[in-house]
Amino acid sequence: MAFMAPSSSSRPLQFHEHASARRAAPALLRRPRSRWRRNQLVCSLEATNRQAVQEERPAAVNGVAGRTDCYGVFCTTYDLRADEETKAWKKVVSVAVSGAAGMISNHLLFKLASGQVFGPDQPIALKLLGSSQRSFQKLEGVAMELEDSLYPLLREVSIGIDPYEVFQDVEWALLIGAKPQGPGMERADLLNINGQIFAQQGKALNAVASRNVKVLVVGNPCNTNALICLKNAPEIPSKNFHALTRLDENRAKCQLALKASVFYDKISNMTIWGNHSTTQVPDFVNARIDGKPARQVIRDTKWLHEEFTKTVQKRGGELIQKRGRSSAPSTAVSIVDAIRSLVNPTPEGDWFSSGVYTNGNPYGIAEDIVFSMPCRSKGDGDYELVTDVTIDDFLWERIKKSEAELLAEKRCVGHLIGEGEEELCEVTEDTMLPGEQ
Ligand SMILES: NC(=O)C1=CN([C@@H]2O[C@H](COP(=O)(O)OP(=O)(O)OC[C@H]3O[C@@H](n4cnc5c(N)ncnc54)[C@H](OP(=O)(O)O)[C@@H]3O)[C@@H](O)[C@H]2O)C=CC1
Ligand SMILES: O=C([O-])CC(=O)C(=O)O
Repeated sequence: MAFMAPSSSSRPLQFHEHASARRAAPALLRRPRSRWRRNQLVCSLEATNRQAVQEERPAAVNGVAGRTDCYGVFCTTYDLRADEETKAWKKVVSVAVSGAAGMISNHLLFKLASGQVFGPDQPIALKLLGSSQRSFQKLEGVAMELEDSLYPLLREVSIGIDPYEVFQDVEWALLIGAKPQGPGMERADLLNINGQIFAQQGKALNAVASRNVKVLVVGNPCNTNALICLKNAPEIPSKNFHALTRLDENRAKCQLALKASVFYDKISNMTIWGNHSTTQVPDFVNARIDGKPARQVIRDTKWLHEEFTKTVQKRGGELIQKRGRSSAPSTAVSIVDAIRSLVNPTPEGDWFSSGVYTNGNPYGIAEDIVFSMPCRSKGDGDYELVTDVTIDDFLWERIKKSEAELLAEKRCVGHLIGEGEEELCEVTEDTMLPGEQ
């Protein structure tokens, strides 16, 4: 049954606390909740709304149809007299966000709800995933802030800690939640702990998400987490999985703009190759400044080879040293950019970077890993790899190093992707997040 989008002044929002979240410390893997119950809730809202329209008065029903699982304004419906206006609106897009009580989400959720990401005529349902009973209260706080923001496009907010419930039918999954690398924690431990999260979430997406769900992995180490996720979701096209390297692209653009004394919007064709780590390769060979090859504008080859590359690779770490925590607002902005690049056509001649599955890549990069490469999109959520790029010896040597690093990470998580044992893990010293130094 379709959900009728109401007008901006009358929002029958739903706020579901997934029932499982109220029970004490539930097992994370649980049978998916039946769709019937959700449909029943939607139906009851629609029935109430129709009645309100007929009687030409605000319905303002609290605890719709005896529901006990809604919260504040999300339980309340108002009249739908401006129903006509909403006929032009699109079908609600359903977006899951994990780590929804974390710092990045703190910025991102409000951009999503405001229409900045999917557009001003695109209603949205947000499904917020936390990791434990403890974080559930924080998610309630997040939902309260969303509620107080009165976003006309925000149609539904659900919170829960079971990915099999939260991911039900989602069309986008923004996987941000991950454990930070604690003091004394080995890289292999981080890969294992976070890898387990992404294996479980991959399985859940496979079981209950839309068959064409687009997945953006942000939680680190994001390339390998994305690989784990896609390997655990065999029924979803591998091409639909991305690891976020857009923050690195934005950082690289900023550095070129500073050096060339131009505004950022003059920088185009910026590729980040490889891993979201200190082996990533920001590509000044193909980048353009005001339409010209970057090397024609910036003649300082030593700067390009040494300083530019190192600055971008280590930008995250420098920021952590100064701020005392990893980038959150700029990461949220880069997530917005990454999604917008997939739902809007790429400007003619330009491209964007994303960590994507390497099978069938035209560059000779090892298959079966997630590697940042240049992409173009028609705006349909899909992308194609760009073929007209030059890879010189400088780039290739570094691309191979990042590739070797990702292959080593992959060996560490063999047990999570059905390919071997954990003991094979031998990560190199180079394997560091941008935030580690
Ligand atoms: N790719 C990139 O460019 C960047 C990636 N990152 C990475 O993004 C991740 C998040 O960063 P940030 O928001 O600052 O971190 P925070 O520590 O602020 O938030 C992380 C959130 O994840 C939650 N979480 C942990 N495990 C799970 C799980 N299994 N399912 C759902 N939620 C979970 C935590 O909640 P709880 O209280 O429940 O544990 C917490 O709210 C980190 O891995 C970071 O390294 C950061 C910057 C850039
Ligand atoms: O290491 C981190 O969590 C931060 C990070 O990825 C970045 O700033 O690029």
